[in-house]
Amino acid sequence: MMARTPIITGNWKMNPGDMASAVQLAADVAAQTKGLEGVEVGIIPPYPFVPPVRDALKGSGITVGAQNAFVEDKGAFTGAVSTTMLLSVGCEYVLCGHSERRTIFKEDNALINSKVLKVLSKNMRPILCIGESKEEYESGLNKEVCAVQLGKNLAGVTAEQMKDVVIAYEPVWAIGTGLVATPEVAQSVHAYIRSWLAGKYGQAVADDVRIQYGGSVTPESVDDLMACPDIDGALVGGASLVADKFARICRFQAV
Ligand SMILES: O=C(CO)COP(=O)(O)O
Repeated sequence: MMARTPIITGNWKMNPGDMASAVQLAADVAAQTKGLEGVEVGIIPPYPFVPPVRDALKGSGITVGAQNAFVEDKGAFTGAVSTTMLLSVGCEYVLCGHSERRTIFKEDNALINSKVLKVLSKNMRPILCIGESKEEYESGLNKEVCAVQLGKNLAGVTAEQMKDVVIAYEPVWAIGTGLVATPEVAQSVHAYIRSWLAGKYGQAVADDVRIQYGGSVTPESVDDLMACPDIDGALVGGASLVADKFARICRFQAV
């Protein structure tokens, strides 16, 4: 097994409110993570801010990604943005299946699967987000829900392609609520996800896939989460909008 390089990414969602603030935030994150080694750090801004954020990060080693993509390359698809366009402005990865896309924008598993395949076909990396709702969690269905999403969202993805896939386990009840999953709960689902991947792709492939945790990650919670053997990174929402919080998360101290 290769050592899995931790990956910390900030999903800015529909924030901050204007380009000047976005550029400032990116520059502050770059300054405050300077010299950090052994961790892949990424920022995922709203579409219009991708090029200026990319420029503000130049030389920092921090990569940029996109929050979504459409499955066609170009044409009459008002409001949509293609993977080709994202590639041309320097995006290295694309979030697929974020719970806000699933619930607010009604994206179903089949569409998310098409997006994963499309992103991979452009040699970009999908960060596939999965996770259960509060009701499903309370009914003890978290692993079953993840299994269904993995099966449907990874349909047609080969073992070879899995080296470019990052999975983000984001329990919906933990997103934006301050209710971070305990390290025990998160680790047990991450271990389950890896065993599911081993069942489909073999243990060697599963051992190399990075699995991020997302949902109310803060400087206070990150160290214990990152100390878990199957937690390989964090997908950070709210705390990624505050440069010193995000930088501290990137400088996690797993013991
Ligand atoms: O949805 C998330 C990241 O994609 C998590 O958001 P919060 O960190 O704000 O809970």
